[in-house]
This record gives sequence, structure tokens and C-alpha cells, in this order.
Amino acid sequence: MNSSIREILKDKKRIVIKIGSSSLTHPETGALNLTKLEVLVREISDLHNMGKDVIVVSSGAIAVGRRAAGLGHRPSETKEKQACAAIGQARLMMIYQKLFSEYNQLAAQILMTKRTVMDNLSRFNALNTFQELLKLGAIPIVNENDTVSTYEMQFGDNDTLSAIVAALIDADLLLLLSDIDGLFTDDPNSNPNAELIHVVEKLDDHLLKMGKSTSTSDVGTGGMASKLTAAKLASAAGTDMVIANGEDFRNIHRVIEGQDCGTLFLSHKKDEFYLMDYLEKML
Ligand SMILES: Nc1ncnc2c1ncn2[C@@H]1O[C@H](COP(=O)(O)OP(=O)(O)O)[C@@H](O)[C@H]1O
Ligand SMILES: N[C@@H](CCC(=O)OP(=O)(O)O)C(=O)O
Repeated sequence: MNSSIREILKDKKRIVIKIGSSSLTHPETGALNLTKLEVLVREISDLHNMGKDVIVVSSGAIAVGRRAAGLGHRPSETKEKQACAAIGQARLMMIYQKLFSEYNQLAAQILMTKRTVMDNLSRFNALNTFQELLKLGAIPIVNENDTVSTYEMQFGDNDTLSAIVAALIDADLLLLLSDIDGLFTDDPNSNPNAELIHVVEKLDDHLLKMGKSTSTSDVGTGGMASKLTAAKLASAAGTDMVIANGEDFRNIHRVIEGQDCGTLFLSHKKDEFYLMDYLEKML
């Protein structure tokens, strides 16, 4: 049953892939894991070569900037985070540009805030930019514009941002690459008996309570709770979603080949009302 359901993943055409900070950096030092990044870029380039539209939502600006600026601690003050993001985002894009150009791919940067989505004109402009980039064969690399977004304009976590991007551009798959294999019956970092859930057909309140909002890594934000919020948004947008482990980026093709990898959340019918209501409440 599980493997036959996953056949649908082979036909996905427009895919948003979200990568968490913990999947991009070495846990011991916080520096970028370049070997892993090379695998990531190769995997994404190959998906693109298969004729798929790929949109990357990459975290990591604050983690990379913090390391580059020599900050020993995780920044807590807004202005400190903003400065780290300014340094880190530029570095991150420099590496992405370099690696993607080695595979003859065109990488592009899109930075968004809540305001980009809430304001009708900005949302329309953002959508046009995405569409034009995809038409040009580029790979958009998205992040929150952390440098200018303060609390009231923030998505706060890229799980939510990636689901909103997926809804905006009508993606048919959202793939969240995390530091964990998928959704478990409980947090496996505190409960060794927790079991991986392979397929979620309906995201009910019981499942929503399984995801705790605390992140166990030194760089992650949001924990499993924000991934489940993303799953609700994706489902309302008619987008299937998979959470898989970003420890091994070859999981990207495993998911697209329909292998039993991570947790698959099946979407049902579109629910524009839920999406609009969610966006309004974000204000
Ligand atoms: N039910 C659950 N299933 C899986 N992970 C969970 C669950 N509840 C809490 N978590 C925690 O969520 C973490 C993943 O979230 P986060 O650290 O924000 O990841 P990332 O940086 O990859 O986005 C896991 O490492 C795990 O400790
Ligand atoms: N926008 C922030 C990341 C926010 C975020 O959600 O981080 P993560 O939990 O690592 O995906 C940054 O680039 O540092």
C-alpha cells in the first residue's frame, strides 16, 4: 500500500525543496558542510535536467553569518540576527552560485517577508518573478529576508515559508529536508520508542500534537510543529508533502523515485478558504 501510494511521486513536475540549517552545516563547528552541499546541488541539478521545475527554500543565513562573524553564541537580539543574516545570506548564495554553475544551472535569489505575501501587489509581483524564472530555466533559491524583517513581518521559520511558496506557485510536491527521518509518534530525541510514520492520509489534531515546537539542534528553528503547520498549508494548497532526512541528500532522488523514504503527507482537495484565513491571521 505504502509503496504503491508513492508511485505518485514519480510524476511530480513542480517541486519545492526546503533545506534546514542543520542539514547544511557541520554540527561541531557550524561551518558549511561543502561535501554535502555538492551532493545537494548535484541532486537538484539532476531533477532539473529531468525536466522538473525545482524551487529551493534554503535556511542557513544566520548560522553561516554567525560563524563567519566569529560569534560564539546563537544570536538572540533581532539586530544581531539581522547582521548575521546579511553576512551569511551573501556567503550562502556565493557557494550556491559556484556549485550550480559547475552543473551549468542558473541559480537565482528570492528573499521574501510576510509582507510580500500579504500585500496583493507584492504577491502578484513575486508570483510573476517565480514564473519568469522558471520559464528561463532558472532555479530560484528562496529565504526569508531576515535582514529587514522584524517580528511583525516575519514568517519566523522556513517550513511555513516553503509551504506558502508552494501554494503561491502551485507546486505539486513540497519536500522538507530535516535533521530527522520524518514524523515520528513522539520526538525520537527524547523517546527511544518513537516510531516513524510512513504515510499521513489525514492530518488530524492527534497527529498535530505529536510535533513539538522545540528544535534539538543548535541552529534549527520551529521543530516538528512548524513542519506540521507546513503540512496543513500544503494540503490546503493541494500539494503533497514529504519530510525526509537531509543528512543524506540522495534522499531527494529516493523520494522522487517513489521509494519508502521519510513521511508522505497526502493532500486532499484544495481549500482556498483555509489558506486565506491562515494568511489573514498571520497579520
Ligand atoms: N514527533 C516528532 N517527530 C520527529 N521529530 C520531532 C517530533 N517532535 C519533535 N521533533 C524534533 O524536531 C526536530 C526537527 O526540527 P528542526 O530542529 O527545526 O529541524 P530543521 O532544522 O531540520 O528544520 C527533530 O530533530 C526532533 O528532535
Ligand atoms: N531564515 C533563517 C532560517 C529560519 C529557519 O526556519 O531555520 P531552519 O529551522 O534551520 O530551517 C536563516 O536563513 O538563517
